[in-house]
Amino acid sequence: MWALVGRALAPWAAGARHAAASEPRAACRLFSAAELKEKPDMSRFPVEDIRNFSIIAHVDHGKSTLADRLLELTGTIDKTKKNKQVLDKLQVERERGITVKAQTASLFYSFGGKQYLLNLIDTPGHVDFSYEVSRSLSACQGVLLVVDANEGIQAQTVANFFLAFEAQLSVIPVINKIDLKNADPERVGKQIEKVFDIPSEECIKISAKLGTNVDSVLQAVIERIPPPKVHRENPLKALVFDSTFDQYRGVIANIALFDGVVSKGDKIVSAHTKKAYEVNEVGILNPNEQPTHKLLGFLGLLHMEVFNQRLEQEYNASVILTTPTVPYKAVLSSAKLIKEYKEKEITIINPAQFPEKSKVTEYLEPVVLGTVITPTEYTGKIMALCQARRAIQKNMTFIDENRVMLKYLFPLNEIVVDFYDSLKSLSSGYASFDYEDAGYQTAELVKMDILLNGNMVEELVTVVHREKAYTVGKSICERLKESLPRQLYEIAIQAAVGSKVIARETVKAYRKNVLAKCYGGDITRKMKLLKRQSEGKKKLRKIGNIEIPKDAFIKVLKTQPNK
Ligand SMILES: Nc1nc2c(ncn2[C@@H]2O[C@H](COP(=O)(O)OP(=O)(O)OP(=O)(O)O)[C@@H](O)[C@H]2O)c(=O)[nH]1
Repeated sequence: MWALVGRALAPWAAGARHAAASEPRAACRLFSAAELKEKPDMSRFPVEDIRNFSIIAHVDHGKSTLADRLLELTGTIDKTKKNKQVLDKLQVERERGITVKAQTASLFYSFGGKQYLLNLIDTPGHVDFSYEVSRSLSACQGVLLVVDANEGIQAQTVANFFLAFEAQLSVIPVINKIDLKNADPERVGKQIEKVFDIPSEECIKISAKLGTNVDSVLQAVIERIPPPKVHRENPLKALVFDSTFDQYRGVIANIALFDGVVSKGDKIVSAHTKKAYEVNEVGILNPNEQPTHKLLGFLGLLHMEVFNQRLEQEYNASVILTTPTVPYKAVLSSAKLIKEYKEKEITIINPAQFPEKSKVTEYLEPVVLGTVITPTEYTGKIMALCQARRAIQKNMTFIDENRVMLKYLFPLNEIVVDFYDSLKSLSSGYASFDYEDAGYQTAELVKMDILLNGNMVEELVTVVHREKAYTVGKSICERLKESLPRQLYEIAIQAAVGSKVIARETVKAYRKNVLAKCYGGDITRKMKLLKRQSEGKKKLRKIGNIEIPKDAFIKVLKTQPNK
């Protein structure tokens, strides 16, 4: 699939001046970095001197710090400016110190008397953003697999390695943070050999923070990763691996070119939508272009909060969040419904449309194969947590004398909200987690409504396993009670399955008089207080005559105890 809309910025260096199939172009001369930066005519850059690679790692193992060092070493950014995590461009990323969205940059590097173009994609490390990683990999021929010299292999190291391995990419293991007091690069090298079957001598040991041995990483990229296979003489074929919308400039697509060339003024067609577009501009990311803005449904609490924060910060939008849900399926028995949906098996994305039991032969829920890596001392507690989440143990492997890797089959709805947070808290932050799709299984599911004085709260409609309906319902009612400010009326909070109420809490009536402390006197102070109160009201959601602060929903979701 490829698509460029309006303005297209091609970050990869295989592009040239004419888009359609034209005469073969010879790769002829080398350019100085300054010359290339001024006017990069990529049609003349030899394909064999290009490397497309990504950095993958478990969260916090140092991808962004390594990316910064690579940008500095290649002169892409100025060392003296103390640039920190240049690829972490989004405000929310800098605030939270994590990478949320994959960013790209093109680096020019001289090695062995030749100039190379190294296209780097930074990737997020948090478990909630693994989809971003696979997207990035589709544009690469190789990866740097960064592993912390103290923490060693973690769940996402394993998951990311297999993504790269299945995509048949060259994997360069990099052991980072060798400057740490507790670093044990030898032990981590042995883990890499045991789990990934890569000889430990192939590991490059670095300190991204201090810059130690980082130049060996660039050399390994050139020597161990193959150049892309691009046939410039063929008709244009490119993969859009990321895109963004700029209100002044239109759509900016990040593309990996597989065949042909693309340049300003070309008419191009999306193979997916069959729509035609004109290319307004072509460029590379060296490193600054627009940060990217597209996100993939929530994959966890952090994902949800970050998304919310991005919409508010970048788009000034006000958002109402609903309970995260997973795509359930129902096999219909009702002839009327089958006629309506035109199929027997339907996927339910919105819990409000969950068909009732009498119209269904069976319900199916998505399951995932989860990997947990933990120091052995937490194994018992983690097994109990997994069992409480209806998980079935599949495997248990000791990756060295202190660490164990557990594999479980989980119902997706049991891990999507707060499993990761629970795992982190009961292992003092040491256990790591990742998961992959494993199809569907039959499940006893029910739809649960949350009512406020008899009115349904759409945001909190949820589908739960029958066994857990009471615990989940009770917990949501209790949390909602804590998050709702008292109001003029008494509020009955109820959880109901069908017409049956299974849990209830009550918020007592209360009237807040903001002027209570203003005895007579200062009218401007009174006005200020009333204004502040009315601004506060804008952040409220009204259900019936009850006003709910929007962040109450996030609080309810965040504090659900073990379901
Ligand atoms: N001591 C030491 N600390 C490092 C090194 N490399 C990175 N760090 C620190 O480790 C933390 C995480 O580094 P990042 O580069 O943000 O990690 P990341 O893998 O990009 O994390 P995400 O963006 O969340 O995926 C930061 O506090 C870095 O300063 C290193 O070589 N030595």
